[in-house]
Amino acid sequence: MNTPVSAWFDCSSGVAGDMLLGALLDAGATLDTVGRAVDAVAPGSIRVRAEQVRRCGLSATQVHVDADPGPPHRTWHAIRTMLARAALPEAVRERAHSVFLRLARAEAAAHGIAVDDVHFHEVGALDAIADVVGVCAAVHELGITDAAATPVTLGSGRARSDHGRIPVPAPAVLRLLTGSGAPARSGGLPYEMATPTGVALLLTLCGEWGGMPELRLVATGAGAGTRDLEDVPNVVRVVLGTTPRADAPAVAQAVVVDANVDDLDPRIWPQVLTRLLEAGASDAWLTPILMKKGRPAHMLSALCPLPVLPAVRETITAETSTIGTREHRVDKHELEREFTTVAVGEASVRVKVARYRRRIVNVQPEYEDVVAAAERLGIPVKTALARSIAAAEGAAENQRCDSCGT
Ligand SMILES: O=C([S-])c1cc(C(=O)S)c[n+]([C@@H]2O[C@H](COP(=O)(O)O)[C@@H](O)[C@H]2O)c1
Ligand code: NI
Repeated sequence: MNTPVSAWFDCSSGVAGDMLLGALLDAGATLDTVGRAVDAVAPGSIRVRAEQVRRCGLSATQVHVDADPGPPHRTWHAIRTMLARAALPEAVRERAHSVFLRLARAEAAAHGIAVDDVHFHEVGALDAIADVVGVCAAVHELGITDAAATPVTLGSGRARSDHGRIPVPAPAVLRLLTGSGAPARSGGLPYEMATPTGVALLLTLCGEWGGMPELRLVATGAGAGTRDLEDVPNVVRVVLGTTPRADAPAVAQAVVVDANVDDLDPRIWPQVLTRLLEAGASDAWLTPILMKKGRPAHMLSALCPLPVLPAVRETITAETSTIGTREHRVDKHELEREFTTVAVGEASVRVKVARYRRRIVNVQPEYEDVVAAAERLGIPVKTALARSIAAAEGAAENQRCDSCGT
């Protein structure tokens, strides 16, 4: 595993999805990686370009997205499906999913509808998919494991949208920020400085808010917004660096969030675990415990990367009856892993391949794909599983590792 990299975003001039993507490209992420990830989600429909521009005399990268005309609306379900089907590194898929889930929840709250009834308009268009997936791919490529940001400048006035000339801060932006712990301010300028997509990305990536933390700088970049304002450079800046601690061990920092619960209807637990995974937790589980007064209860635990900690806290608070959590930082030793797909008869099965020191040590077909293959082929699940493992082991030996090239 490479040295973990910390990022700090300067959003004192606002934030938008394309500005974040521009900043990460300016700091060293490649258009090739971004383009491939975006193409995996919406094949053949989006092209991402980068242009070097000036904002108030400062050099910055502006991102342009050329997208084929798509359907005017995309449901949250449609976007979820596009992400689920895409051949993406798992971390990129999970993070992009969390961003869109946040947007869906904010839209649902702003319009007073159920999350599953949300139809994205501007934010579901292909350029927003490019921004979200592009940023998540760039973060992955740069090896960013944790991020912080300044308070977000929101702007004021009115902005054009499918709902007419909506007030700034946009309703979805206010919903996104509510309860997130992220500080925000108007900043006084009469423009929309922070868009829903930009804020959703920032909240998903960042676990800390404030001035630049102590870092050994390795790169910096600036991403341009569309307008060139008179007094303020309309850019998001990113600073990448390592911390003294991160330089030493080849491990990732993560947090385990625990809560003891004795009064939740037990039928709800499976949904709680699902929601935590959707929020970006890498794992979520229950341990049966005996609590005070001899009450049978459960300890809920969620393991999560630092950037998704606020979303995980929020999910535990919203979905369970707990009135508090315990959190402890842990070192996470993670094997390199990637997905490949094997054919089992007419069906396709995704397979997770894990390596230790570049040697394949585990090959595991995705169980849901195995069940789907069994149904499609009309064979027992145990037979589909055996055939998937055999196909996967055969393929694994010939497979190239995407991340290390061996
Ligand atoms: O598309 C919808 S439903 C939409 C909702 C809202 C709400 O606040 S509700 C706001 N907007 C505006 O559309 C653009 C999209 O910006 P992104 O960068 O997030 O794609 C922006 O001006 C929003 O304020 C759209
Ligand atoms: Ni809306």
